[in-house]
Amino acid sequence: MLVDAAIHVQDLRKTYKSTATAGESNRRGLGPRLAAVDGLDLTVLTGEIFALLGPNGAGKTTTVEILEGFRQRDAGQVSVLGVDPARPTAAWRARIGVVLQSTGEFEELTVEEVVRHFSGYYPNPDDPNKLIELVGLADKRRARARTLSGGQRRRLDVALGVIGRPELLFLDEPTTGFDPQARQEFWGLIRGLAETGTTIVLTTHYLEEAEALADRVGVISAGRLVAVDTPAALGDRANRPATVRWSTPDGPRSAETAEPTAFVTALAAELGGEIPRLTVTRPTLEDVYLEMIFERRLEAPFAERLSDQEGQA
Ligand SMILES: Nc1ncnc2c1ncn2[C@@H]1O[C@H](COP(=O)(O)OP(=O)(O)OP(=O)(O)O)[C@@H](O)[C@H]1O
Repeated sequence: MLVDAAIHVQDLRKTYKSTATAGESNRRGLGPRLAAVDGLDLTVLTGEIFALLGPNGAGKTTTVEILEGFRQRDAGQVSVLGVDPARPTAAWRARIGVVLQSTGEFEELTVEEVVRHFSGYYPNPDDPNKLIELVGLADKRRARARTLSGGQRRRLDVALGVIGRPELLFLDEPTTGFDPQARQEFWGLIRGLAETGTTIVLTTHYLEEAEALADRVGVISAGRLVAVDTPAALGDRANRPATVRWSTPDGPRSAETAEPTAFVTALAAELGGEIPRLTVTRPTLEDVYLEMIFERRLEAPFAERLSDQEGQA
């Protein structure tokens, strides 16, 4: 196992009872099963921010819940902070932070009361007052949880996820529903946590969030990790042809080129100076991600994930 790996996963597998067929044997837990995680390999290094991307139903939540010790796997090797999460101990749990979607359990308590309450669960908690300030809720300290806005609520969720000073933090779609400014602020908060040495695993559907935050991104498709790289290099993005666009009196023009500098220099010489409305772009993270997912869908249709084993859900 890698010494500096916070998470190491090999050939992880998890199936569920398939709802695609509704026969009697399936109602009894027999019959076809859906391979939600289908031979997944993953390494997350200590101290990095790792973003898991993938379409709906790809297996991200199942994987993350197995890593968190909330779900049992069928097969494969898993080590999280050196421990098998299938056999979690209280000491191990205290080293891990999970930012869950709000439970709505503490609606009548104030922000300060909720954070203090959660600090009691950990052997070496952070200072609640300091943390409330860090997540930007200082002026909401005495507000009841039910009165917080969606973004403020998410900040409280993060405070609860990190009050035990976790070495490893799991964030599930942390900024869903945020306005652009709140999202930027929240990213600052996450970067700040990473700077203190916390390893962070986040799942997100926002490609710009992965680009802004992640040291590396992993793409899950049909229960497997199909690509892992830095956001800048994913899908050989940095070496893809650039698209040059400009305007002419006859309308917009564009060209794809592997040598945009030479192309633009030649074009400027041809036009005798300034190139009207010039832009030069490379494929975005979203472009290469969508291409990757589309190709995978063609290669591995959904039906192939049904297996015929028997067993319980
Ligand atoms: N408890 C369950 N019982 C049966 N099937 C399940 C269960 N949980 C998940 N699945 C199925 O397993 C597959 C993977 O689901 P999972 O929630 O892991 O995907 P995901 O990548 O997190 O999706 P999303 O982006 O929509 O959250 C899906 O087809 C889902 O319907």
